[in-house]
Amino acid sequence: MSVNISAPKETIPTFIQESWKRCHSKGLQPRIMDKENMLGEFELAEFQDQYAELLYYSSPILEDVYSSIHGMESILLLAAPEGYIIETVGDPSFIRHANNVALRKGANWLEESKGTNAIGTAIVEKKTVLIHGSQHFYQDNHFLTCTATPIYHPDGHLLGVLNLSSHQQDYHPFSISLVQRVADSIKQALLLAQTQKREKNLYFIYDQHPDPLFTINKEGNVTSLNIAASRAIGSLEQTTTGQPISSIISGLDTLALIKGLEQKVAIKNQKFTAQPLIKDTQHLSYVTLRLEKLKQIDEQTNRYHFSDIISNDSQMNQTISIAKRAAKLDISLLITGESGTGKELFAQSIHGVSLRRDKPFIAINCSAIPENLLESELFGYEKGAFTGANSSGHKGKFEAANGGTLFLDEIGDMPLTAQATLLRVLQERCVTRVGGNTSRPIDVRIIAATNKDLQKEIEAGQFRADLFFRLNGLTLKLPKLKNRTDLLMLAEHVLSYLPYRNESTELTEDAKTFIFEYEWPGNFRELQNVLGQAAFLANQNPITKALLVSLCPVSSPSRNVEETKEQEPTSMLDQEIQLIKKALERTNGNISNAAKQLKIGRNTLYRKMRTYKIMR
Ligand SMILES: Nc1ncnc2c1ncn2[C@@H]1O[C@H](COP(=O)(O)OP(=O)(O)OP(=O)(O)O)[C@@H](O)[C@H]1O
Repeated sequence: MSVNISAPKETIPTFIQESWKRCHSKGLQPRIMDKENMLGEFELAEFQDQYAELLYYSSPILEDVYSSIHGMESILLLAAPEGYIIETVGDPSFIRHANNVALRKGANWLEESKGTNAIGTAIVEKKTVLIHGSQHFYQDNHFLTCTATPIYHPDGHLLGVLNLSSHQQDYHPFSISLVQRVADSIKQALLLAQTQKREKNLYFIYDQHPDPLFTINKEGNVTSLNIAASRAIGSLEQTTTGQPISSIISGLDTLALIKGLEQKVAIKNQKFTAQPLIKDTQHLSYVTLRLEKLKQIDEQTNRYHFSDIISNDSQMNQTISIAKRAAKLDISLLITGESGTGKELFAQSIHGVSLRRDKPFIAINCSAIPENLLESELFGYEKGAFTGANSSGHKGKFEAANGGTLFLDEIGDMPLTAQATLLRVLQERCVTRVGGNTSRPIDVRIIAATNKDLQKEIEAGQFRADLFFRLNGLTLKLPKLKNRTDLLMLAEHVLSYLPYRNESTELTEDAKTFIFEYEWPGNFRELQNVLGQAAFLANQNPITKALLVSLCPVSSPSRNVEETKEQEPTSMLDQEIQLIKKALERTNGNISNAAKQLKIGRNTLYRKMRTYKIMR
């Protein structure tokens, strides 16, 4: 950084002369410091709120520096870009002198208010300045020697100004490098925090995105990919980064993509639309590309195989071996189990080894389709069957699955009218499109799944008993994750497949205990999600129980016990501190989310954290 310095007693440097001229032109008079531009207590608090993030990261640095210069009769000041002093640390005896000239919190030290001075002149000059003794415009300030440096964000905006002041006879040449170094540390701390926050947010959006995402550089080589992309191409990030995208996605025209054009591509026989999602428009240094699976139902293929089912649990192993045997028989199957226990995984695996494995596997989630559209989705419709219908008609899932397997997920949520039609189709082995009268023969194996107790639904009149018997050639019951004896092995397995895992990504003992104790209402899917986030947030450190607790959305008995053990707050202040700590714990230190939960502004939260010395 360039510096405007004048060794004391030298002739008056030009930048000081320029500053004096500015002061004169604004009508300031050296003997009369009449502009007391000072914030009131309340205004100062508001101002500090506005710069809470700057204060949060600079306060510990200032305290630290002060501990090594204390006793040197000086004061360190941090001013906001508007020139108001928002933080001070210094020797009490010098602070008293500084107070006499309003060198204290709340005072404005722009040149307009205080004439030529280090803070104000550094803002004008945009560089480090040293203003010594009588170089100050106002006579009252001649006893001071001050060095100030502006702190700039890389995007060019001014973050604040750091200033060191002492008696002019105590001037020391080290003040310039000291101020610059401290300012640099503050800038680095702020930028690091902002980058981490941005990366964390970006990462979550990126990695948790359900569609495959690849980021490529302008040479067309992969720089990163998300979990869905890893799964789609069947290889890990480490082996893919650096490779040309065109060698991974056949048919992809990289140049067209960079220009923003969509195109159809294929990976392992699956067809996708490739679209540029985000790009660095300024430098064209990267493009993030999203692959959206083509929706045509007859192009769906099954993805999972029995080898994808991880198990070391005797009940699960038994179910797997029954499923393998049942796969060869062409009977209907009913798979029951809570959400996320692997019902679809089983259905696809069964299809993959069945006699129908070369034919389509078509899945439909009966609860995800509006009641009035379910029949047309399943059985198709003729042209003009209803308002909004495709003018050329549409074949339904049954026809699309012809020869193969139709997976009816969440069958327990199927409306009774659709149940009646489904039963008829299964009995007659023919399907008639909605609005049509031609009956088309179909040959489909049905695998149905539900997380409901169908017996109870039958008793409640919500499910047809005759349909239940049709579907239930054999029932496969999948255990809840919590009841599985191989939970820890599953957790290790999930961790081992994370693309950003390293050797330190391991579970602490209390994290393992937590995994055993937690309910896992979302079963395997929740385990994958929680561990995926935990491994990332642990940032190459072991995964602790506290981290897992903060990521599990549902309270578990183990956590409730712990919460009740916590000490009751005894004062309003304690209560506030506890609320803040809990919000930070729940949000894993995310200031925006914690502030939202607490219904206060981010800056207020920063200020409170600083006041109560609460770490993120
Ligand atoms: N034993 C297992 N081994 C490996 N992966 C599993 C296992 N069980 C479940 N999964 C994974 O968990 C996720 C959820 O599985 P799946 O979709 O088959 O569950 P589901 O019971 O059909 O859920 P839902 O009822 O919510 O549709 C998938 O990513 C699947 O690969």
